[in-house]
Amino acid sequence: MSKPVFSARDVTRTYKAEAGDLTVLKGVNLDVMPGEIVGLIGPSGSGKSSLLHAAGLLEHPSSGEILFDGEPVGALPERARTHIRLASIGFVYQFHHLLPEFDARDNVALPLRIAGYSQADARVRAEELLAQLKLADRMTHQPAQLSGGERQRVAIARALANRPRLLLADEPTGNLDPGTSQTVFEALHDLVKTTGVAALIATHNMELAGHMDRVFALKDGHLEERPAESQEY
Ligand SMILES: Nc1ncnc2c1ncn2[C@@H]1O[C@H](COP(=O)(O)OP(=O)(O)OP(=O)(O)O)[C@@H](O)[C@H]1O
Repeated sequence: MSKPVFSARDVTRTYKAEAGDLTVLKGVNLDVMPGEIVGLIGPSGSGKSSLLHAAGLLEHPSSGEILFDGEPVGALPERARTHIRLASIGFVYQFHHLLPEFDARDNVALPLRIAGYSQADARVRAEELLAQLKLADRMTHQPAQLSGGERQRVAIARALANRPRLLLADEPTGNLDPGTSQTVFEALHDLVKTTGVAALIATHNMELAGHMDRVFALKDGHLEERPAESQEY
């Protein structure tokens, strides 16, 4: 049996504020398995991004533990956490954050160049991924020459370029119309299933959530599993 790529164990997150402390995560437990797409839903302000930031090792939970590949990472030196983040975690956001002066291929190749690939090898890998995302004829287009859905697929290719073990996405289709959202999600779904990356995706899009393997709602700081076809927060 494979083990979870990502686990949260009794994770809490409290923000200190002048108006009083705000606890948004209150004992969250979650495992995401290789090749699994887990949806995270909940109203605005319910703590979805807070959980993704903890999962991405961008922030420490206030208490509890994050495990990566079964190993607790909370006490690791910052350098080791950064290494895991760069080598093993891919991020996709609502806005694509592609570099405007680079074409699609070089945007995807960039993390590979940073990881030490030669330009030729990085481009080959970028072309392979872009082809998988049905963007073979858009390799040399700059972001401004791409549609919103195409840009978001380039952002997904970039997030997966390093072959991460965990993909974290915060409203990856939040900026797109329903038809384009569906296309982008299908591309992401196919890549998760072919690469075996574990995916945790925060979304307000209940239609997309219905296509994920498991869906959890954040409610009053707690995770509640929802039937995937449920249309309710
Ligand atoms: N750095 C911070 N300091 C204080 N409060 C914060 C901080 N970050 C987030 N919060 C608060 O924590 C709550 C949860 O925020 P979070 O961004 O995790 O919610 P979310 O579910 O992702 O919302 P959305 O769907 O709008 O993106 C919000 O009320 C927010 O205002």
